[in-house]
Amino acid sequence: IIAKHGKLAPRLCNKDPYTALWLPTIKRMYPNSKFILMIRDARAVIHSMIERKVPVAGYNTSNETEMFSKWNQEIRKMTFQCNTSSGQCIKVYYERLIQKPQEEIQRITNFLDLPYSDKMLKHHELIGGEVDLNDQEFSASQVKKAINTAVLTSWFDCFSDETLGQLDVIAPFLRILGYDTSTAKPDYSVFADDDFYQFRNVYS
Ligand SMILES: Nc1ncnc2c1ncn2[C@@H]1O[C@H](COP(=O)(O)OS(=O)(=O)O)[C@@H](OP(=O)(O)O)[C@H]1O
Repeated sequence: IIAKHGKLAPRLCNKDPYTALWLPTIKRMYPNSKFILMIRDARAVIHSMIERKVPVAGYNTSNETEMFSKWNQEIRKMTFQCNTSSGQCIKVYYERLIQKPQEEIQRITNFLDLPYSDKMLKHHELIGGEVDLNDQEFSASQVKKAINTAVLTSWFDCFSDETLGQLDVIAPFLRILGYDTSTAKPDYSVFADDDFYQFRNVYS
């Protein structure tokens, strides 16, 4: 998969959530590999798959409840794989990344042992030059924009009260990961708090 993503390079990167299900195998093949598990509110993830018609294996977009339940199954396995890859995997919360981009990108570069550059905050200005985008990526049109918080709440008012009301049962990992499931309009500013990492539990 990685071979056909681009030219040979000192560091090979692969952006695909399902990579997280194969960590033991990839770690055996590439002992120096590092992993970033990107976590996002399942309500936004599922809204995104439905709205943008992104085909993701195993998700039936005509059944929301089934999608939440599938997300729960997958994220549970991914979190387990990340937690048992001591030193080789970090979790990055989308809601924090876009609200505190500098802090989070520095956290990522520290983890990767790479130098931080302010240019990383301005990737959109470098597209076509230092940054090469693959237009076949589903998200290429959004990645062209500056880091922004516009889509944080795009899922608001898109799910039925019935679906939202049963999330703790069908997708309990959402709450375990620190998302407020008690309201249809959660306040994401808590993800930008300075003490955010102090209150993450073993799963999150
Ligand atoms: N620059 C910038 N700032 C803020 N947010 C951004 C940015 N670039 C991408 N995005 C959002 O990331 C979502 C796409 O994620 P993925 O690339 O993992 O999805 S996919 O590969 O297209 O399935 C997608 O979320 P949704 O809009 O909810 O679908 C994008 O809006």
